[in-house]
Amino acid sequence: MIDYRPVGGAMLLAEPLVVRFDALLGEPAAGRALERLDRELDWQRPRLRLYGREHPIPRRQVWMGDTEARYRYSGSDFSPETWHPEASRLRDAVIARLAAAGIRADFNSVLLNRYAGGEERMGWHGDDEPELGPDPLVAAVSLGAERPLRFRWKKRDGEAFNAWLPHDSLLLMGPGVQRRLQHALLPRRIPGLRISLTFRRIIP
Ligand SMILES: O=C(O)CCC(=O)C(=O)O
Ligand SMILES: [Fe+2]
Repeated sequence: MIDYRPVGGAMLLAEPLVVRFDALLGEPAAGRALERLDRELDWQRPRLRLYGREHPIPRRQVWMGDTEARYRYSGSDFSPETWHPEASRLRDAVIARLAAAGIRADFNSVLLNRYAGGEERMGWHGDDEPELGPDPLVAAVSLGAERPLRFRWKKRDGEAFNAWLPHDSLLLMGPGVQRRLQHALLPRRIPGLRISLTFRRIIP
C-alpha cells in the first residue's frame, strides 16, 4: 500500500490506486511541450509481429531515458534516446506533483506515444515487462486531444471503466494496477493529435 494524500487529484480507483491530477504544467508551458515534442522528436512506427505476421503499430512512438535504462521488447534490445528538455521538464513536474500527494516516485525512462487522430490507438496490455520489477508505478502524462484510457480487470471480477485524460493531465497507475488490470487506448471518433508520455522506472 502507498500512503496517498488526496491533494488536488481525482481518485478513479482506490485499490489498486488510479488517480488523475490536472493542470500539470499549466499554460503556455503545456501547449509548448505538445508542439515541441510533436515537431522535434524522431517519431517511429516500428513493425510488430502478431500471430506470425508483421504489422506497423497503429501510432508512433519514441523510447527515451537514462542510458542504463535498457529495455527488451519483442526479442530486441532497445537503447533509449537521450532526454528531450520537454520530457525531462514533464518528468520533474510529475515527480513533484506526486511528492505533494505523498507518493515517492523516481523514473528513468519514458515511452512517448503519438496518436495523429482518433483512429490511432493502443491495444489491451499491462505495463508488466520484467525490467519494471514486480509492482511498478507508471505515470502517464497526456497532451493534446482528450481521450479515454479504458481499464478492465484481468479476472473480470469488476466493471471496466474509462479514465478520461484531458490535455496537461497526469494519470498515476499505482502498485498492483499492472498485475490486476489491463488498459487500452481504443479508437474513438475524437479528432486531433494526442501525445502521451508514460514514465517508468527500469531496474537496470
Ligand atoms: O497513450 C496512453 O495514454 C497509454 C499509453 C500506454 O498505455 C503505454 O505507453 O503503455
Ligand atoms: Fe500502458
